[in-house]
Amino acid sequence: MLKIRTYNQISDKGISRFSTTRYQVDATQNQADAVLLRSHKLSADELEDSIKAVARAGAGVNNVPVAQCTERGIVVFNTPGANANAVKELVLTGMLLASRGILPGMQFISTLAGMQDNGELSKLMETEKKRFAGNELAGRTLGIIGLGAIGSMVAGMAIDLGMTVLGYDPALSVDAAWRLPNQVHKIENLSALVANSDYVTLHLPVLDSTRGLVNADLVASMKPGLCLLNFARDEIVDTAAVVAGLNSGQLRTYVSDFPRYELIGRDDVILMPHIGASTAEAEENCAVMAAEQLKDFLENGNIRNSVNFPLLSLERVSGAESGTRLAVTNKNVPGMLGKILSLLADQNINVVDMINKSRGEIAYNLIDLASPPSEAAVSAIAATDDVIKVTVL
Ligand SMILES: NC(=O)C1=CN([C@@H]2O[C@H](COP(=O)(O)OP(=O)(O)OC[C@H]3O[C@@H](n4cnc5c(N)ncnc54)[C@H](O)[C@@H]3O)[C@@H](O)[C@H]2O)C=CC1
Ligand SMILES: O=C(O)CCC(=O)C(=O)O
Repeated sequence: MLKIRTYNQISDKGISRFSTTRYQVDATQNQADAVLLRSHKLSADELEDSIKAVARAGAGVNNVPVAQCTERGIVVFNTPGANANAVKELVLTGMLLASRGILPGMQFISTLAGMQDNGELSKLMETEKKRFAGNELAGRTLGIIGLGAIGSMVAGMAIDLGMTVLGYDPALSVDAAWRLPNQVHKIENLSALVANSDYVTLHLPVLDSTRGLVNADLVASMKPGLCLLNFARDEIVDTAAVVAGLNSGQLRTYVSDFPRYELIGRDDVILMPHIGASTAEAEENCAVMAAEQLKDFLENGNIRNSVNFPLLSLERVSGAESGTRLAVTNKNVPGMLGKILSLLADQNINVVDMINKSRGEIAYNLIDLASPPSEAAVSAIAATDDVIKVTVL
């Protein structure tokens, strides 16, 4: 039996991908083969030696100790794009709430509970509605910081709404560039993007290089009266700089999925309880994608959408030769493959297929063998200097 320990509420659509004859999946599993989670802040102490993979049903992996996982040969997966549409729709909601008198108008109406004359009520609406007028999004400029799965969808939506879109992403992948609508104006300089935008939305990961990206200097460069939307992560924004920007009028509104106590109760701040990905559809998409990736890894050693291991896949040989597969993780240093193969040759074990790829300091190999390796052969490989993990599949 393969064991998967879950944290958080993971959609049943994902959990049901694991057959009950082969997997035990729930929050109580100890000595598990893998961990499946959403936003639980995982500490390295929670990763027993049996763990081979951590799957994040979501995009951000800042709640996973990725560096320690890499050192220990634990593959970390995420589910890029699976919740992007949910976030995109909430960005639109945020822009509309920040631009029209929806929230104060609703609050005003709730003070009228008890009025019993609809004629009076209608008259009151017509005299008071001027207090809740706003502006349209069409014709305004949206600056997008981070043009990946979410940023590109937000860009397409804003273009459809008649907005001009400026985009900034110094790390844009080739795939992401292909997905981007060609009307997006690529801006190389962050200050220029914020100086020319009416709305700026953040869609980048929190990394050492992006922590505090929105700081006092960037707020000072913003077009006065700008609306900032943060559906990325709180650490990317310096809260004190935002408060100062709101107080000075440099910022008109701050919309955030990450409440901070300094921001609660302000009329110029709209806070949501980290619900960017909280739709039934996104939760299902993420859970299914995470489950499929985890299964393919635990059963075949294949890796899709990892943030610390290379993308790698090897078809299983069918029929009598289906044999045994070894998954070997080692430090990315010269001569490792030769050492592993010669240990197998010493045991008279024939290799029928193999693949090897590296990423940063890690190399990962799938080696299909014509006959099962002895325990001694597996132990000899595991004991080789710079080998990190060996799994027989
Ligand atoms: N509020 C919520 O519930 C959710 C929040 N998120 C957050 O949104 C982030 C983005 O998600 P996706 O678009 O799915 O990820 P993604 O990986 O598809 O896109 C991120 C983009 O940010 C870019 N980037 C990296 N460093 C940058 C920098 N210094 N300046 C500008 N761009 C930079 C990357 O090149 C990439 O194109 C996630 O990392 C997560 O923190 C994601 C999903 C739900
Ligand atoms: O699982 C969630 O609701 C968190 C979504 C999120 O922040 C992410 O995918 O990065």
